[in-house]
Amino acid sequence: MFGFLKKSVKPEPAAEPARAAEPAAAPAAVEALQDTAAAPVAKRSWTERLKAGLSRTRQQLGGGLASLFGLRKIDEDLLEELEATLLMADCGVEATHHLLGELRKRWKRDKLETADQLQKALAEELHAILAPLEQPLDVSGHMPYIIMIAGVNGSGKTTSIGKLAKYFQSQGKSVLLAAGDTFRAAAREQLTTWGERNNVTVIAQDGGDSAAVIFDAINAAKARRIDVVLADTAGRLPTQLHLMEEIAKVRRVIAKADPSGPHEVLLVLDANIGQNALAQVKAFDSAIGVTGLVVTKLDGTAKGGVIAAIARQFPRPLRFIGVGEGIDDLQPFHAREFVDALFEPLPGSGADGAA
Ligand SMILES: Nc1nc2c(ncn2[C@@H]2O[C@H](COP(=O)(O)OP(=O)(O)OP(=O)(O)O)[C@@H](O)[C@H]2O)c(=O)[nH]1
Repeated sequence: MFGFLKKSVKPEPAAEPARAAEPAAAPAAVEALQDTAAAPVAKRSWTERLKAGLSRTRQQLGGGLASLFGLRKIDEDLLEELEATLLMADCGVEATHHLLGELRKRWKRDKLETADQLQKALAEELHAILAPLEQPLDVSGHMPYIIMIAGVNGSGKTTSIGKLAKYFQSQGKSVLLAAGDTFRAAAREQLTTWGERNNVTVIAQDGGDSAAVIFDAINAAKARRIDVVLADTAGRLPTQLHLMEEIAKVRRVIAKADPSGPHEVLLVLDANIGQNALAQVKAFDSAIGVTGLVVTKLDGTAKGGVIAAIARQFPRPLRFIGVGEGIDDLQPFHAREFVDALFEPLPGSGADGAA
């Protein structure tokens, strides 16, 4: 009876370490951003990459019910197994209880009978939770539109900046990068190298403090009539209070350079960290006022449910999600697309679509 659950607890291959960006890894990160176009495999669409990237979470959440239970009747055992599955996928206690509560109501009200039907209802309820997070970033209101990027070490800030620069360029916007991670020399080099290769201006300084670099970058962007400034900051843990104070200062200095800014404070979260993401959102929010989230590395985890936990417990607009290291692997979050990628039948599974 608990075969599904056993499958859920089967140890995953070791999760990628949270701090993957040691100095030696930085050039590789630049290469990763560069090499997508030259990759030997045929270029897949975003939907295909999203599905492939979410495959672990999908096995956990989506593939399970329909393929393993099929026409099994809904009963309390099944709901208990579903509860465990949602918790394992890091939906968190609050979102899990909410989802279970809604599913119980629908079980009775809509006279659901089989696990397949329950899975469809789950997809709908998950969509209802996630839809409010879908608030694409509109950078048209200010010039320059100043985006401050924050997060813990190795969450994917610097590489996300490269991807975002490409994304905004593809929308016809000019972009300037502020190498505000003055702590890790390799991060500055990573951005500078990337900027040179892609014709994007990077404002960097040897040494100096983060606030000063970003202040200069904003003034340079104003002088050059740049549309978007992406300001990198050094990684830090919420427990490093002096560093949290330092990033609060960076924010204040941005407001000195442009009283209307920063226009967006993006927190980059590594999806592998699961429920820790909530603590990070809270801590960074109280230090710098988080206005949007980027969730990276959804491809490396079975814990994509953390987005549901965030949506229920600490909702912030989820601007972008990342499912790989390639330059196009970071895209705006669309709740429907995300849920479809989790629940649509795997090719050849013969299971019904659920969303
Ligand atoms: N698989 C995968 N890897 C990613 C994704 N986003 C970023 N990475 C990788 O994560 C590693 C760390 O990324 P960085 O951008 O250097 O992280 P950072 O937050 O700037 O790191 P610090 O400067 O140390 O704070 C790099 O190897 C990236 O290629 C993603 O969506 N999927």
